[in-house]
Amino acid sequence: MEQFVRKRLTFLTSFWNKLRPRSVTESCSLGYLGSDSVSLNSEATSISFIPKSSLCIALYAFTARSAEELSISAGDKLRVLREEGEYVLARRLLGEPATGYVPAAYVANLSQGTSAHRPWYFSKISRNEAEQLLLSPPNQHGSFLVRDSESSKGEYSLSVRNHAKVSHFRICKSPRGSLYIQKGHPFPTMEELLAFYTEHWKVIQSPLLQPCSPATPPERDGWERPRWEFTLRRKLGEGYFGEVWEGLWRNTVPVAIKIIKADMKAEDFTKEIQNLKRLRHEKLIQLHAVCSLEEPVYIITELMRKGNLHSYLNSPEGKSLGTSHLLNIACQVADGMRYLEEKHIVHRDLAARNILVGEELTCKIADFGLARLLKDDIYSTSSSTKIPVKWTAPEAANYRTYSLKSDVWSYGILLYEVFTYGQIPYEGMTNQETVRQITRGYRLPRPSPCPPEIYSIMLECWSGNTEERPTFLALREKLGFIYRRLLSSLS
Ligand SMILES: Nc1ncnc2c1ncn2[C@@H]1O[C@H](COP(=O)(O)OP(=O)(O)OP(=O)(O)O)[C@@H](O)[C@H]1O
Repeated sequence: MEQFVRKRLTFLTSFWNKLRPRSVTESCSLGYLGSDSVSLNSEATSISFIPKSSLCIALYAFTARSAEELSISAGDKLRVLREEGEYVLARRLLGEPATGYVPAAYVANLSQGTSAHRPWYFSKISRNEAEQLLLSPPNQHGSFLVRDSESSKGEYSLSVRNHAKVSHFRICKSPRGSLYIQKGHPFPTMEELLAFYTEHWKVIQSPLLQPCSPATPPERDGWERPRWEFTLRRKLGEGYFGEVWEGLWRNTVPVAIKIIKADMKAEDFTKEIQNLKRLRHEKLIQLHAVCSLEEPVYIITELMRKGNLHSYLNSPEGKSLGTSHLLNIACQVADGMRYLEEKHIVHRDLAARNILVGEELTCKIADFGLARLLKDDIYSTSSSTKIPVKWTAPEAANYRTYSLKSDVWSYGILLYEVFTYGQIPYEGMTNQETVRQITRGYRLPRPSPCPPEIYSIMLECWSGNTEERPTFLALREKLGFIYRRLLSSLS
């Protein structure tokens, strides 16, 4: 019988050890270890260099859901390498060596001891929460927990899953401190009470087979990385959300780090993060990682060494570009925008300042802070977000109705910026004046280095009738054709 209980009901080992101590080495083994466990004693000799505080024991089994996670069995000994929110990065100490993330609630520090011996004790959960937990996977028939009674302070309740329902039993405390479910049948400790009802489960018509597993936190976000992996080297610029720095990931990979200002509203910059997470195209700036568990939040993207297109066009290197280079830039941006068009995403802030330039004139679209998924081809907003009026289509500036066609208008202005090497559009005009003139039919004049063919594309983008504006797909094709023709005429 003792062997049976020791082997099958491992959660009661500490109780059995108290009742019938084993040999010295065995008595050092941890309460909640199965028969295949190794004593801490024998481990201490081989891994004594491991600081005790980072040694943990798995309280429950956990099955990895991604390559980043680590599958563990209850009783596994682990070394916790670091904590990351609801997860810990842990290395298994015995068996096949492996490292990965496991939910923090699934492990207990060995130096704290007690929770490792009482994995069935869930102190602060309500009756409803206990039911929900016991009825959800990985819990099954026979899972049980002991919780603090909601109605009688200082007393407990035993909740047991019996197939598809949960039964609750009040565990009362006598004035002398003993515990009982049935009057006249007291036990000095909870362990002894549980051992009795485990063996005589028919009395409560509910078998106690295994302690309840806690809820599994949502799958770890693969983008989240610890802050210490990043070092800041040089400030590159500053925007609405905060400073942007050139930095290094793990002292090797160059990255750009946007440090979100402390007074920023989370809902504003999380939109940018969400947009970056779901968008992937070679002409869109690529998100590498985020550090969002503590402030300041870091958004880490690929580093574009030549900064934003507006400044680049104004630099000596930018000023030396010829028409074919300018056309090449226009084609790259149209290609990135074609991808957003395909995904029904409106950028809302397309401008040269939001295009980043890398080596060999690589251009990528950035700044997805205002980007939105279009539900009915039009995104309407009443929010008073500062509008970049000179880049904004009249229907968006006047009525806040954004669509891919309003992005096409902005693209026309971006073409103007490119072919003027970064001139401010409508120079000398105020925002108000610009809107007034546009409404009356005024359009920017053709910049002198701009071929008439390109200027007529600009005018199409600025059509007052949104339907008459081209799509990004058409723009990419038209500009690509002109670019290829120009290249072949030069060769
Ligand atoms: N990935 C990057 N690589 C290189 N430089 C960058 C990168 N991201 C941003 N920068 C530089 O930092 C500047 C500030 O960027 P940020 O995106 O914060 O603001 P912005 O687009 O200029 O303005 P806002 O956030 O107000 O729209 C950019 O203009 C650019 O020069």
